Amino acid sequence: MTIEAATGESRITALCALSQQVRELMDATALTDVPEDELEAITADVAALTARLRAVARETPQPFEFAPDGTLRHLGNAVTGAANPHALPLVVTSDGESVRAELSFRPLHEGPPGSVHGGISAMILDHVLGQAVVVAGFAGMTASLSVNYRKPVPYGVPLVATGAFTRKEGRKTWVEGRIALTDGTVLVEATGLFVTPAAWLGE
Ligand SMILES: CCCCC/C=C\C/C=C\C/C=C\C/C=C\CCCC(=O)SCCNC(=O)CCNC(=O)[C@H](O)C(C)(C)COP(=O)(O)OP(=O)(O)OC[C@H]1O[C@@H](n2cnc3c(N)ncnc32)[C@H](O)[C@@H]1OP(=O)(O)O
Repeated sequence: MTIEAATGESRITALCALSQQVRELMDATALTDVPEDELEAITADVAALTARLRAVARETPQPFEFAPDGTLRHLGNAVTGAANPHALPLVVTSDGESVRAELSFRPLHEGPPGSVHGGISAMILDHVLGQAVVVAGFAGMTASLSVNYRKPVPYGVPLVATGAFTRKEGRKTWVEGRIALTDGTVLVEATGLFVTPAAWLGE
């Protein structure tokens, strides 16, 4: 994987602003109760906007790159990418040992009525555990992810996701993590095995 330095920061800022507006469009779509003729008019407007965006398009989302401040970023990532409307986006921080992200799900993420889809929670934990692997000094692809759903995950409520290294054996790294309420009540727990592909090590 080649990681390049970013260029065109003001355009990136505009792209992130568009992505945030599209998130708000998706949220509004999931909750709207406007009448049918208004739905049809809005659909035509959105189709026109989609065509304008597709006028000049890339084949893959924004890449892994070095930001101007020297940090690595992946603006196209489905979980953390500020330029990907699918992303919350999750902001993951580290104290050098473990990782942590404050998050709040939205009605858009509903699975069972009134709570968050289990696959969405698993996606967040997959990413948080993956960053815990990186913070431990390794990198890998998720080989297996085991998720234990303790309590329904509410949306519209501040939550904390955490992840930490547990052990390492050859190219295999095990990590664990959870999503909890801010009072520490655990909602979802996960353990993950990440494997560094031999090719990444030049083997
Ligand atoms: C994507 C991360 C990029 C990292 C870049 C680095 C820095 C960037 C900085 C920040 C980014 C932040 C973090 C990243 C955040 C999130 C991560 C998200 C991760 C994903 O969302 S990623 C998508 C889903 N993921 C896949 O798409 C994987 C598809 N798959 C494969 O690509 C291969 O399948 C692979 C590579 C898993 C293994 O392939 P391989 O050829 O290396 O495996 P091999 O056979 O050599 O096995 C070696 C040893 O692992 C054991 N082993 C293998 N597979 C196992 C399994 N499934 N279960 C149990 N054990 C397993 C064997 O048993 C053997 O064990 P032993 O050595 O003891 O015999």
